[in-house]
Amino acid sequence: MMRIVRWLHGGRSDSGMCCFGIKQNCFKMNKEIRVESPNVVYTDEYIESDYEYTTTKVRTEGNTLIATPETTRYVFRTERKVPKLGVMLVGWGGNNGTTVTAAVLANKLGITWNTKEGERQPDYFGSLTQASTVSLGVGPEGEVFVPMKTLLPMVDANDIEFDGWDISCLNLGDAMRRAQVLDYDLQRQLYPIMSKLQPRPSIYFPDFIAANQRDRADNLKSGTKKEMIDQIRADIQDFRMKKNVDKVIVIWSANTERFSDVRAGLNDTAENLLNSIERGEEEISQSTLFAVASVLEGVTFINGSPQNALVPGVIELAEKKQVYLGGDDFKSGQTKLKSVLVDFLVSAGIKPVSIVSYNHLGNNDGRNLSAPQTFRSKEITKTNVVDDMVASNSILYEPGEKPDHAVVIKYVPYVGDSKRAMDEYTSEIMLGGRNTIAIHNTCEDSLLASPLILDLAIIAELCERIQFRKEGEDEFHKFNTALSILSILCKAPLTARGTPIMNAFFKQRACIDNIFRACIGLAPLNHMGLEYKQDKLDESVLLPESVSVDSSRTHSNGAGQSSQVEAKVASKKLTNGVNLKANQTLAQCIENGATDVNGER
Ligand SMILES: NC(=O)c1ccc[n+]([C@@H]2O[C@H](COP(=O)([O-])OP(=O)(O)OC[C@H]3O[C@@H](n4cnc5c(N)ncnc54)[C@H](O)[C@@H]3O)[C@@H](O)[C@H]2O)c1
Ligand SMILES: O=P([O-])([O-])O[C@@H]1[C@@H](O)[C@H](O)[C@@H](O)[C@H](O)[C@@H]1O
Repeated sequence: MMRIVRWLHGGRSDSGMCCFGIKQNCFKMNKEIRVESPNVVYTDEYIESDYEYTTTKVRTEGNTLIATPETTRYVFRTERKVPKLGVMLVGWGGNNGTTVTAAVLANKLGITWNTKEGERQPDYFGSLTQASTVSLGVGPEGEVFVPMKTLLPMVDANDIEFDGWDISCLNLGDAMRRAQVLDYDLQRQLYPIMSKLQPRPSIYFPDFIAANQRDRADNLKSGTKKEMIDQIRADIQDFRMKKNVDKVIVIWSANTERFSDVRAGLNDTAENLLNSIERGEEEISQSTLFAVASVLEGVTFINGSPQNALVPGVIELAEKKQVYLGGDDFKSGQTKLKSVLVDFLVSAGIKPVSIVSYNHLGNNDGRNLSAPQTFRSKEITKTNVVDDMVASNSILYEPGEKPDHAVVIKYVPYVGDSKRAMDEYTSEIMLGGRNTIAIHNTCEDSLLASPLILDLAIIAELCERIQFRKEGEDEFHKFNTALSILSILCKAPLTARGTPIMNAFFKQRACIDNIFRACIGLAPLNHMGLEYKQDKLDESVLLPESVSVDSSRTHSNGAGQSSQVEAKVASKKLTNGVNLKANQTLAQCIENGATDVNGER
C-alpha cells in the first residue's frame, strides 16, 4: 500500500495522510542569527542594517482612491552588548510578582518538582521571546523557524534580577504561599530563597484602590508626594548599586486604581504635573508617582494595569527625558483571545454584533476589582480592544457602529487565581443567518501574565539598544517614548499621540517580527509564497522529500468521477532508488513506482 507521508513540524508522521504539509524545521538553537547580506554589517559593538521600508500612501481624487507605493531607506543600528537587567515590580508581593519571580528562579536553578502527573520541568510557556518562534526563511528542507530570542541579542530571562515594592510587608516566600498559584512541591523548594526577598515599602493612597485592600497595607512610605518620589528614586539607585545591574525597568503590577482626573493645570503637562506633586495634589495617583520617579531616574516604566497612570504630564516628561513608557494592562487571557477572534470574524467578512465577556476570579486582583471604581478601569480596557478591527470594515459596519459589548467581572474567592472566562460572540452571517460562538476559558491569570512581564521587560530593554535613521539624516533616532511595539502585550496599547492603535493580535505579532527582521536586514514576512504558486515550479523551491503515493487514494472531482489527487512532488531519491522528477503529478509518481519511505508497494 503506497501512502503520502505527511511531514509535520520537523518530523514525519507515521500515518499516511493525503496532503502535502510543508515540512518545517524548528531549531532549538540559542545562537544569534547571522545574516549574509551586503546590507548587514556586524561590528563588535553593533548590528547595522540598510533597510528598504515600503508603504503605500493613499489619497482621494474625486471618486478615485490613488494608491502610491513609497519606499524609504533606513539604517537600523542595534547594540550587541546585552546588559545585566534589573526589573523592579510595583506590587512585587502580588500573585503576578511572586509568580514571575518564582518562574525565573525555577528556570535559572533548574528546579524540577513533583506533581500528580509526574515530574515537571520549568519553562517559559506563554512568553513570546522565550517560547515562540519566527519564520527566518526557507531552507532546503522547507520553512525555517527560529526562537524569537535568537533574532537579536536579548536579555536572557534567567539572568533578570527582581526587586520591587509592595504595601504588604510579606516576604516573597510567604506572599507566594498567599498567592496559591504554584504547585506545592515547587513552592516548597523555592520558599527558602523567596522568603529572603523583601518588598520595599510603598506608597498607599486608599482612595485609588478598593477599600478591601486596607488590611494588606502595612508596609508604607511616609512623607509628602515629592518626598515619596525621592524615596522611590533612592530605591531604584539602591537596587542598581546593590545588585550591580546595568539597567533597571519598572513595571506596575500593583492593584488596579481608579482613573485619575486629567485636568488643565493639574497633570496635562510635565511642568503642571511636577508642580501638582510639589503641592501634594490629592488627584495625583500612586502609579503616576511611580511613573514620574522612574522617568526622573531615566528608567523605562511600564503599566501592567488599566488605570491612566500615564497621564499627559508623564508622557511629556518622558519625552523630555527620552525615557520609554509602555502599557496599559497586561493582555493575558480573555482579552487576548478577543483580539484574535474578532479579527478572524471581521477579516472573514462576518459581522460580530454582540460580544459578552463574563469572568469570575477569586484572587486579590478580583477582590480589588469588586469595587465599582476600580472595575471601571478594567471595563474600559477590556471593551476598547475591538475598536480598530470593527472600524476596519465599512462593509459590515456603518461609521460609528459597534457590536454590543458587555464586560462582567465577579469576585468568587473559591476559584482563586484560576479565572473562569465565559464569552459569547454573536455574529450576522449571510442572508440573515446568525452565528454564535460560546467559549469557556479557564485562565490561570498569574501563569498567563507572568511570561508577559518578562516579554515587556526584555523587549523594552532591547528597544533601548535599537536606533534608526532615514536616508539623508545624520542623527540616529530612538523609538518614540510611547513604545507601541509592546502593543501585543497590552489590552490598551500606549501609542504616540495622534497615531493609530492596533489591537489585532496577529498584526501586532507581525509588527514585532518585522521590526526585529529589519534590524538584521531581512524583508518583512508576507506569506505570499509566490515561489510555490507559479505554474512551473522551480526545482530549487520544492521540498526534497520522498513521496509515497496511496494508489487507492482518489478523490471525487465533483463530477462523480474519481481521479488521482493531483499534486506536484519534489525530486527525491526514494528508499527504492526511484528518482522522482520535480513537478511530477501523483499519477506519474505511481507510474514511476514511487513507494513510501518504507519501501512498501
Ligand atoms: N492575568 C493577570 O493576572 C492580569 C492581567 C492584566 C492585568 N493584571 C493587573 O496586574 C495587577 C496585578 O495583578 P495580580 O493578580 O498580581 O494582583 P495582586 O492583587 O495579587 O497583586 C497586587 C499587589 O500589589 C500590591 N499593591 C497594591 N497597591 C500597591 C501600591 N500602591 N504599591 C505597591 N504595591 C501595591 C498589593 O499588596 C498586592 O500584593 C492588577 O492590577 C491586575 O489588574 C493582571
Ligand atoms: O484575561 P484578560 O481579559 O486579558 O484580563 C484579565 C481579566 O479577565 C480579569 O478579570 C482581571 O482580573 C485580570 O486583571 C485581567 O485583566
